[in-house]
Amino acid sequence: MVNNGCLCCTVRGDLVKMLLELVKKKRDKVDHIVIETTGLAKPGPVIETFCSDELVSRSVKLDGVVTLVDSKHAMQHLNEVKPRFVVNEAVEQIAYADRIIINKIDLVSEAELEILTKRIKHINGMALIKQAKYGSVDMDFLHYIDCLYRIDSEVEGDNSSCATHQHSPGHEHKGHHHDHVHDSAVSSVSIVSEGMLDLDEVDDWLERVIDEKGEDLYRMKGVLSVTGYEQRYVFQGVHSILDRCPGKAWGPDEKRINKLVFIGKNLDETALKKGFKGCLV
Ligand SMILES: Nc1nc2c(ncn2[C@@H]2O[C@H](COP(=O)(O)OP(=O)(O)OP(=O)(O)O)[C@@H](O)[C@H]2O)c(=O)[nH]1
Repeated sequence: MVNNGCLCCTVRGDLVKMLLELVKKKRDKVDHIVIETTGLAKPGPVIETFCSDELVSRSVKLDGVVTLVDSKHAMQHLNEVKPRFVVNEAVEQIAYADRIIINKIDLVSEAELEILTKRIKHINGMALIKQAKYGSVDMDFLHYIDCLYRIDSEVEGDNSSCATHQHSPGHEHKGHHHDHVHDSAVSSVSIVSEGMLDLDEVDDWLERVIDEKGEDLYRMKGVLSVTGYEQRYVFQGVHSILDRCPGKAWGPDEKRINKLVFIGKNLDETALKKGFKGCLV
């Protein structure tokens, strides 16, 4: 238990200490470490710990982020309107996830479940989703997620069903002004496209995206087909942290398809797609 069980940015130091202690004392006895946060935790700082702390990133690797959704009460929390600059934790926890378990499905109707699933996919078009009763899911769904180096097939080319409804903070609604942020501004943009990319252009573009949108960019991931490379080029990022490396080689008969997902606040889909196109050879 880390400081009253609350695991957020203020106790990140404790998390680092605990992880390093585990590694030191039980290195050969531990396969996985499961970190369960409280319902109000911010996932960003926890994820960043694995990328930004040098000692931690040398010893342990983040496999993935799993979010358990209470289908009976989730909508109510997702719809909560927060004061300006206060994030909606429920929205954030869905946005950062690699796997989402929609639990307690016995307590809602098919129609409610469908609406909730749609809402979740709108926020996060990257995560794999499973429905459950009493949290019962196959362990394979939760193990070896390998979130840094894999992008899952859920990424679809046409995300028109996720048409973004975005407002700027403190926006106007038909003549009245209100001082809050709709977290429907959190959404995902996915790009699935054939074509070879120029590596220098890709690197420049991603740096630019981070410079301009880093704070609002919760997660991004991509598997790219780059000219001159037999291997996939894989990138993943959390806010302004960006990790890039070569991935698995493309098969001889495999279609080299680029897949990218950006999840964040007030994303400009048109600009992201234009930026990507600018990297095509
Ligand atoms: N009907 C139904 N009840 C469930 C299901 N999953 C959990 N529960 C019940 O819901 C109650 C609260 O459990 P959870 O919502 O899982 O509690 P929690 O928020 O994870 O609890 P903490 O982690 O201790 O904070 C318990 O009585 C569970 O038995 C489900 O799929 N269906």
